[in-house]
Amino acid sequence: MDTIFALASGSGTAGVAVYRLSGPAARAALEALTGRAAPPPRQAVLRRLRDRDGGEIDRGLVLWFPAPASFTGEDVAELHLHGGRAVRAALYRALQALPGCRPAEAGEFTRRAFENGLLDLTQAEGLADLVAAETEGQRRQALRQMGGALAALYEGWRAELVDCLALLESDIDFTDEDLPDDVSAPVFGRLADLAAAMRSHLADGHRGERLREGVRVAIVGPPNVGKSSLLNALARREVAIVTDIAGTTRDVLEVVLDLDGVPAVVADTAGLRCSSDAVEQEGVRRAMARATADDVRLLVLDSSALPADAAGFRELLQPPSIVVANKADLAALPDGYRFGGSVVLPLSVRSGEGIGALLDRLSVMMAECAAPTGEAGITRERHRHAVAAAADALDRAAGFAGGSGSVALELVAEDVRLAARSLGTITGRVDVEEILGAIFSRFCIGK
Ligand SMILES: Nc1nc2c(ncn2[C@@H]2O[C@H](COP(=O)(O)OP(=O)(O)OP(=O)(O)O)[C@@H](O)[C@H]2O)c(=O)[nH]1
Ligand SMILES: [K+]
Ligand SMILES: [Mg+2]
Repeated sequence: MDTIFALASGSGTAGVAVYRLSGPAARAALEALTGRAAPPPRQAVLRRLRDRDGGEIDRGLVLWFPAPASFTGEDVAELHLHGGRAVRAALYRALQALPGCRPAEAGEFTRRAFENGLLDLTQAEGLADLVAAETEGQRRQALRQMGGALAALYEGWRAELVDCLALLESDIDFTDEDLPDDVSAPVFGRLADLAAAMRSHLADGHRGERLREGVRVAIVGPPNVGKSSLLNALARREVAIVTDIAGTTRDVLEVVLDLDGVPAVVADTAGLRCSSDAVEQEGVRRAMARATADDVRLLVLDSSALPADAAGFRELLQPPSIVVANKADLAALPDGYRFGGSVVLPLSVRSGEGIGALLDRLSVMMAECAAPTGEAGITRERHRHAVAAAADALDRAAGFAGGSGSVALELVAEDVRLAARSLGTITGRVDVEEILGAIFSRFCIGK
């Protein structure tokens, strides 16, 4: 087993940079660098670090975490040196010259922690999410997952399935002796309860995934109504080009907003109209694609040029959607004005009127789409896929449960086994070698 090392803190110029070494040669490496015995476990001590030729690298705090009480479960050393590229380069040169030491690959520390049983795959993913979290909601969700909330849920279900399986198997052994039904019947009830729990866990409106990835909001509407102006106002910077020429925007432009802890990926799109310009046609095609695919539609109209009716706006009004009438500084909305059945918010990007009300409305919508529920929720397609596969297997098992004799019971047992296996792939309790690379390679180096 190699001993791996990496910068664990952010790269670039900083007061302090933290380096981590993990593996069987960590202690020897620490002692070679400092020229002294490793300090007592988990105590920071000041040491001078030198390379093989005695050249000083830097002076800093070093810590020693003997296995198994470390992040990876292996021998780990931590070096707190001065931040900066030259220090890092000198340290890496010295470490690479030591036997058995090499730079870590992305996610390798966490992978070793997983392989040593210190965390399961959902906790490892939670850790990656916490490092990447940009909003309060994301941070809380990641912390909960890292704390093992999802692992506990899935492992609990899996344990229940394994228990049912044991009962079914004992029943299979006795079927020929005509003992069965009394043992199997309660098992079928438990399996049905589990399948129902999985279905309700799946019917979460994709909240966790949305919170992790951002709720997608498409700003759409006719040309020249002020869509790009609105994007710039929301972003508080000049992201999009604004002119008085209809058809200015062609490409889809995105900004990420933090709306009460939920990230919103807000996209400005081309004004929708028939055009003979091939570039604009492509822009309109992309705008419609976003209007259809995104989580929320923000339809912008022009108060001074309201459409005669909402016919032709059906796709843009698909709920959840918000309708605003911009340029309120030019024309007031008729009393009680509604568009396609929707309440219309008056807005003026120019004067700022209505921006606050729009942000409030968006925040409410974000909370409906993605705010954390306080329960352990699915945060990745990987989880969703496996839970759905488990629920499908249990539904199949329920179909066989009506049959009689050992053959039917064997079919039930096989599906229960598949369901348990599927849940096991989420936490990594069953053999998942093929998915490990995909999961850990997305980590940053030093994690
Ligand atoms: N009076 C007034 N003019 C506005 C307001 N918002 C935007 N405008 C003007 O409306 C014109 C069009 O603005 P854009 O933001 O480019 O409109 P758009 O919907 O992105 O236009 P396309 O990308 O061409 O579809 C510009 O001249 C803006 O300055 C507003 O609240 N009041
Ligand atoms: K324009
Ligand atoms: Mg525009």
